[in-house]
Amino acid sequence: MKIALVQMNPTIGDFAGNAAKIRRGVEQARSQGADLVVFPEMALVGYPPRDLLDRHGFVDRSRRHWEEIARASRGTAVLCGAVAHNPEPYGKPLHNVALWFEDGSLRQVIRKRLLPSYDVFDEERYFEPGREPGVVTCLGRRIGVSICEDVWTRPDYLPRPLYRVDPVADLRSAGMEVLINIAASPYHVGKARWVGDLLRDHALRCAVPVIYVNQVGGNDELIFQGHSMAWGADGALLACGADFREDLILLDLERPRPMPETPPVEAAAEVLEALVLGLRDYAQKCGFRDVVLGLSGGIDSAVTACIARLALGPEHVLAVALPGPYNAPESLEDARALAANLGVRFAVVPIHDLFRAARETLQPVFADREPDVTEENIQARLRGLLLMALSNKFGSLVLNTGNKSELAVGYCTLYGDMNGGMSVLGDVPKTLVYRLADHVNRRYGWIPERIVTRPPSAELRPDQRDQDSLPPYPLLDAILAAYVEERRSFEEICADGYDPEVVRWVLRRVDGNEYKRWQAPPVLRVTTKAFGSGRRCPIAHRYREE
Ligand SMILES: Nc1ncnc2c1ncn2[C@@H]1O[C@H](COP(=O)(O)OP(=O)(O)OC[C@H]2O[C@@H]([n+]3cccc(C(=O)O)c3)[C@H](O)[C@@H]2O)[C@@H](O)[C@H]1O
Ligand SMILES: Nc1ncnc2c1ncn2[C@@H]1O[C@H](COP(=O)(O)OP(=O)(O)OP(=O)(O)O)[C@@H](O)[C@H]1O
Ligand SMILES: NC(=O)CC[C@H](N)C(=O)O
Repeated sequence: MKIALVQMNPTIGDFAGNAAKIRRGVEQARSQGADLVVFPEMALVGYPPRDLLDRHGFVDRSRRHWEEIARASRGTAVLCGAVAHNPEPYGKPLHNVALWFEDGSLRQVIRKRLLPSYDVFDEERYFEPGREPGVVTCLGRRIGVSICEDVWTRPDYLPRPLYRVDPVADLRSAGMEVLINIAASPYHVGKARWVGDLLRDHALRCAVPVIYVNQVGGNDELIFQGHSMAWGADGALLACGADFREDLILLDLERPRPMPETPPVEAAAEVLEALVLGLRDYAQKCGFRDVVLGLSGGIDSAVTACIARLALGPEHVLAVALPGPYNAPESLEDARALAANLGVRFAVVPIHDLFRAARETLQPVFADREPDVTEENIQARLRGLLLMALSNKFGSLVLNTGNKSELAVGYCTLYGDMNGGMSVLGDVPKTLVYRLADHVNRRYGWIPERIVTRPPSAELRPDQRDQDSLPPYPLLDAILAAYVEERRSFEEICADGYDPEVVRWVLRRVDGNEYKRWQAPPVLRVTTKAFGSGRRCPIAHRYREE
C-alpha cells in the first residue's frame, strides 16, 4: 500500500482554496501511484478557526466542499481533516473530524476524542469529544485513525495525566495494523524531536507503523512546521516531510526504507525559518504585500529587517531611520549600511522638529516640571506616529520590533515602539535575538558588526543604556524563562541560586506590565509559552508571588 502524506498550508475559512489544494494533492499523489492520500487536521477549514466556528453557516459552507473531495477520491482513498455538526441534541454543537472518502463517496466520519484545552488550545469551547475509536479498512488493512491530541498520551508530557481515556490503546484493542495521526500541531523550538519520540513510542508499544501528517504555515500567532513523519513498527524512521513548507511524501508500506534520523537543527536556524514563514503567511493571508519598520541601528530592528527581507523580498520592505536628538551618528550609519546590504528601500525621517514642537505645545501645561520618562516616550510615540502614517499612505504593514525580554518587563512605550500590526520578535528573548543575528551573519553576512557589538540602548536620553535599567540580559532571560515559560514560583526560582532582589524585581515587572501586553500586537509564537492567547493573566489583581 502506498500512502501519500500531504502537509498543506490551509488558509482559515478559505474553503474553496483549501478544497482546491486538497484536490490537487490527491491528483499529484495518484499520479505517483498512491492508494491513500492523507491531509492534516482541519485541512479544509484551517486551524484554529476559533469563534468563526460559532458563526451560523460556517460549518455548512465548508461542508459544501465535501462532495468535491469525494469526487476526487475515485481510485484513491482520501483521509482529510474537517469540522462537522454534532448530530446529538445535547453537548457542544460540533465535532473535529477526519473524513474517510473512498471510490467517490464519504464512507466514514471519525471524531477527535481528546480535545486540547490549555495554552493556545481551546477545543472544548466548540467540540464534543468522540467516544469511539475510528478504524477504517484500506486494501484489507485495518487503519487506526487519530486526530492530533488523540496521541498525546505520553505520561511525561504533563506533570499529571490529563485524560481518562487512551485513544491509542483503544485503537490497538480494535486491532489496528497502521496508526495514522492527522495533526495541526503548532511549532515551538525543538518540538519536532519531541513529537518524533512520542510517535516512535507509539509505534514500538503497538508494534504498528505510525504515520503523522501535520499542517504547515502561519495562522496569526501560530506557526506550523510541517515535519510530517512515518515510523516503522520497529521504531525506524521511514519518512520525514520538509520543515516550514508544503510537501508531499510518498511512503510504500510494503517496501519501507528506513532513513537516518535527521540531526537536530540549531535553535537559531530553526527559529529564523519559523519567523520567516510566520511573517510571510500573516502578511499574505491578511492581504499585505509590503511592510515598513523603524530601523534604528540597534540589534532588534536589524534582525526584524532581515526576517522581513527573507519573508517578503527586498522590494517589499521599507526601512525608515527616524533619528532624534539622542541618537549617536553611528546609529544612522549602521542602519543605512544594513539597508544597503539587504537591498531594501530606505528613508530617513528625522523627528527633531516634531519633538521640539511637542515639548513646546505641552510646556504651558507641564510648566516647570523636570524632563523625565515622559520626554523619552514622546520620542518613541512620534516614531510610532510617523510609521503609522507611512503604513496608511502606502498600505504597508508596520512591523513591531520589540523582543520578549522587554515586552515581559514593560521596557517599551505603549503607543510608541509597542505599535505595529505584527510583533516578529515578541516571543524571542534578547539573548536569542543575538543568536539569530549571529546565524544570519554566518549565512548571509548582512548585519554590520557594530550593530552586534554596541551595547543596547533606546537612545531616548543622553548616554542611555538598557543595562542601567535592566538586569544583564542573560540573567533576565534565565529568570523570565523560569517564570513565564516554566511557570515557577518566586521561591522555586530563588532556590536555583538567583538573587531574591533581582527575582522580585523581574516578577513584579512582569506582573505589573500585563496591561501593556493586552494592547500589544499579535506575537509570533516560537517558545512553549508566548505572550498571546496561550497566556491569559488578569490585569487588575492583588496576587503577589513573594
Ligand atoms: N494598569 C494599567 N492599565 C492601563 N494603563 C496603565 C496601567 N498602568 C499604567 N498605565 C498607563 O501606562 C502609562 C505608562 O506606560 P508608558 O507610557 O508606556 O511608559 P513607561 O512604562 O512609564 O515608560 C516606558 C519605559 O520603556 C523604556 N523604553 C521605551 C522605548 C523603547 C525602549 C527600548 O529600549 O526598546 C525602552 C523607557 O526608557 C521607559 O523606561 C501610564 O502613564 C498610564 O497611562
Ligand atoms: N532612530 C531610530 N530610527 C528608526 N527607528 C527607531 C529609532 N529609534 C527607535 N526606533 C524604533 O523603535 C524600536 C525600539 O527601539 P529602541 O532603540 O528604543 O530599543 P531597542 O529595543 O534596543 O531596539 P533596537 O535594538 O532595534 O534599537 C526600534 O527597534 C525601532 O524600530
Ligand atoms: N491540534 C491539536 O490537537 C494540538 C495539540 C497537541 N498537544 C500539540 O501541541 O500539538
